[in-house]
Amino acid sequence: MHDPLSKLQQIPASIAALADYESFARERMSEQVWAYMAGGAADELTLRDNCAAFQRLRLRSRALPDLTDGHTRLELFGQRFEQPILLAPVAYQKLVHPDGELATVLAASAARVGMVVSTQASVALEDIARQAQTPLWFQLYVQPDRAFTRELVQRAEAAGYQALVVTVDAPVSGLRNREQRAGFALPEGVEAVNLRGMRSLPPTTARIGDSPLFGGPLLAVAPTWRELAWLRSLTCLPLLVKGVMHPEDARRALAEGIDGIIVSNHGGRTLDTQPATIEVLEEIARVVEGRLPLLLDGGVRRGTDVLKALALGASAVLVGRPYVFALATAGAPGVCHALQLLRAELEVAMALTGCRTLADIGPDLLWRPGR
Ligand SMILES: Cc1cc2nc3c(=O)[nH]c(=O)nc-3n(C[C@H](O)[C@H](O)[C@H](O)COP(=O)(O)O)c2cc1C
Ligand SMILES: CC(C)CC(=O)C(=O)O
Repeated sequence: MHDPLSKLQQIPASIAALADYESFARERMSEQVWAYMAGGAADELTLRDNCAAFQRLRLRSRALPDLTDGHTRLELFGQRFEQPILLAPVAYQKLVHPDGELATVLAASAARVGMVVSTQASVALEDIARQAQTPLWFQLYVQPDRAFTRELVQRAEAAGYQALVVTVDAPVSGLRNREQRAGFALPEGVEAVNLRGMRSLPPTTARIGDSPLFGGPLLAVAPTWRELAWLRSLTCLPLLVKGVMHPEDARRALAEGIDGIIVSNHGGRTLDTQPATIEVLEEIARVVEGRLPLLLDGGVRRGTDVLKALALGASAVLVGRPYVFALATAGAPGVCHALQLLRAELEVAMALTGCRTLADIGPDLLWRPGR
């Protein structure tokens, strides 16, 4: 029988690296969806910098290392991972594949990679959890309706999610000029199903001459550190903050009893002209001093990028767009393949820099001119 998904599920033979998925994905998406998935905020300087900054860093190889019994295993919050790579939360995956997040979790399970599920997933968080055979973390956008937010946390706990990742870098949406120009809007059939039934915010009734943001209803309900303390009291799950770019925010997270920090600029989708995440990592790692897991996302495209992030103080990294492009191109097998590519690249990079395990990775791997 003809399988309508068979075309989607074939991995093109020419794909040798994550970036190769991009052009195939683009062919399979409308201009609008491409603008949403691939785009960033404003002039997309940060979007581009996230990748460019990794490319600027140089590694130093080591000769004749003994790599017997090497591996890439690690433990985070008592959970075991085969590799220091997780899937970042990405909303609305049904935009690129009919099974959306269900295909992704299948791939994450096959590749034994942790997955962070977005509040704004297009599949119910419980349905994703039922398919999972890998650690799942739930990404939380604190909603204006706090009672609904509490229920979301309770639903995630009940469904077996093993950590709560609170996104702290988007109290207001970034300026998505590329999306605006393309006229992106969610098509029928794709929605934030986890938010069904929530009371919605009263629409802004700004008149010409009024302040577009300040004094309006949106900021009055935007989350602050107070909500973090509230969430801390609400759940026993490990609590991570995602979107830290300033060392003072890392200090505050430590003081608030947060369990993990994700250095992220939201893949360049919130405030444009921020530095690349890899450029601020070292400064934040100096504040954290290894007291809690420090993760990073933004621009990770190669195993050497994973290695560089770990060398500068990350415990693990997350990838966003690359797996969405693989999902669009070849469904669950594509995502699994992309994860295998990244892991293989990491292992090669570790071997060539003389690292038997993740514990061997340190700042000495990086070549710095003049040192
Ligand atoms: C299409 C898209 C949707 C995203 N949705 C979310 C989301 O729902 N919640 C969130 O915290 N981050 C979201 N992000 C940000 C990612 O979690 C991550 O920070 C970013 O994609 C990492 O950069 P990379 O795409 O260069 O790997 C989204 C990113 C993209 C590209
Ligand atoms: C629905 C959006 C708020 C999801 C998101 O974080 C993004 O598109 O970057």
